[in-house]
Amino acid sequence: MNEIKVVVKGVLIKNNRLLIVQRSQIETVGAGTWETVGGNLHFGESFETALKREFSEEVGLNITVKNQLFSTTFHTSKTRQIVLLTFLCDTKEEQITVSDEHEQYLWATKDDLLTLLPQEIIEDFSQHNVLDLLN
Ligand SMILES: Nc1nc2c([nH]c(=O)n2[C@H]2C[C@H](O)[C@@H](COP(=O)(O)OP(=O)(O)OP(=O)(O)O)O2)c(=O)[nH]1
Repeated sequence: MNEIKVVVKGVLIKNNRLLIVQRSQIETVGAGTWETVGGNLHFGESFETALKREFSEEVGLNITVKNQLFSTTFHTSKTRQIVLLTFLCDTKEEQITVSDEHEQYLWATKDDLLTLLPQEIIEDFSQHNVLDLLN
């Protein structure tokens, strides 16, 4: 059965660094890869509600959701398509607690992002000027 999934992701920047998280080594898909915080839109949720919930679950942060930066769509298998929307986010909080879903977090510099992120995320970030938000 074909499946289409909506994913919301956040670009959270503090002190010129962008928050990324590394998928747990025991994940079945993409173990150990780095990504932005976020996940599945649940039925009935707004983008904002979903992203706030994901930040709270994944890194223990209360955030505010600002403007949308870009959207994209891709397949993770022949029958599974993702529609991914990325929003600029903000927080006043400092304390991060990663959930079991992730191994660790990093406040990444532009160089860190270019070294650690998968090519498809770097391409999306470059194409939509996300890296320009960092000096
Ligand atoms: N093309 C692209 N992919 C991205 C970006 N940011 C980002 O996290 N991804 C990837 C990493 C993940 O493989 C994928 C979906 O994220 P996800 O958190 O829903 O992961 P998942 O498929 O394991 O979801 P789940 O089964 O755990 O619910 O999106 C981006 O900006 N562009």
